[in-house]
Amino acid sequence: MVHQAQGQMVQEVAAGSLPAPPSRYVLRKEDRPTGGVAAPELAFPTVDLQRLAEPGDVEEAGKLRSALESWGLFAVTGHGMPESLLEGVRHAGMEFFHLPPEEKLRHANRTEDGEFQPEGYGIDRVDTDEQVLDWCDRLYLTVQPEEERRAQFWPARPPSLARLLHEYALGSERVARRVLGAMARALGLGEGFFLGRVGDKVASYARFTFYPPCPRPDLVHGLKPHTDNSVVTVLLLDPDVGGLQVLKDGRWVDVPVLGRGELLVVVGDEMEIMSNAAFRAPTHRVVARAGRERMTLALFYQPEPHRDLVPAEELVGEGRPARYKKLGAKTFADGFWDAFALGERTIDFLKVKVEQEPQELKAA
Ligand SMILES: O=C(O)CCC(=O)C(=O)O
Ligand SMILES: [Fe+2]
Repeated sequence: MVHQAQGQMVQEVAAGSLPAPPSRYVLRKEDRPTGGVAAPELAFPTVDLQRLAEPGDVEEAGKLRSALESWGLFAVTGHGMPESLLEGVRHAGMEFFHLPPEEKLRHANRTEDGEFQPEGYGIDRVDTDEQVLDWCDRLYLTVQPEEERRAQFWPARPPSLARLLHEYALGSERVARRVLGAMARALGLGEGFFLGRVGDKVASYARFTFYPPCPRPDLVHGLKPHTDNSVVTVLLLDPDVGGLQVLKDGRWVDVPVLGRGELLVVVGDEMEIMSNAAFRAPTHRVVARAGRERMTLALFYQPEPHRDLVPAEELVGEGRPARYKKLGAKTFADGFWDAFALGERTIDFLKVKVEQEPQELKAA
């Protein structure tokens, strides 16, 4: 049975102009967000994908390696998508969230019997009374394989949204593929190494997230701390309003508002497993904002569901034991939803880490 809180959109709560968020959204004192450190002083990494594609460009490859090692996410330029397309899909997404509730609920992430399922429009899954809810509404869609798109969840309004998302997804997939190629090269593996493990029929999911203005951003999470359920995620941020933070060396750091033509690439859990932790998925969260709404669009790339997730043999050896157990890509992807509702990492929730002997821990 669906939890009764599942039917309440944050946008409607926010429209009530309450002086403070209802208790369902209010975090325990120790979990409340504190101010992040501004990233510019730490030189936020940017990688030019066009330069990265040139095998001789050692400097750009070095930038990628250092971004992966010290941040786990980075801005990308040179991705070939026109700014007008990014602007267009962002605009269409925002228009969707501004439609009347009854229009959006045609694509609700609940069946007529009230059962929750992840695809469609609504809030994230609510399992218990204790779960503190995030200050955001979502629209979640299967994008690839194309034959698995479920038309009933794709908004009919604005009429341009479906076409723009399709077009944007084509460009975003090229970004993901180029990044996966470069990540393999960065480890001394062949360009096609991770792409081969993901398979030809990569799975991708789009998630539009809308953060309404919040009367007390200090009390809530826009989006709770998590790592992504992906090999890599391509994120189109809001060009005007920040809020994303990444946990870096134990501190929350603000991801800057990027240029209008830039995208953000985030390493996900599946890459952490496949690379045997050579690349780690960064923990990130979103801080809510007073007085400003914000919308982002994430595309999550996952391996074909029948594939195994396992540390690459090439990255396991003397002094570098396998850190993760083998499991099915579908089992892992499905486990994400259970873990996320509890605020846990899928890797921990599904007990994917190999217990290490004390001497191995010392060497690691
Ligand atoms: O909205 C953002 O800035 C981040 C969204 C995100 O991390 C996610 O959807 O996984
Ligand atoms: Fe994320």
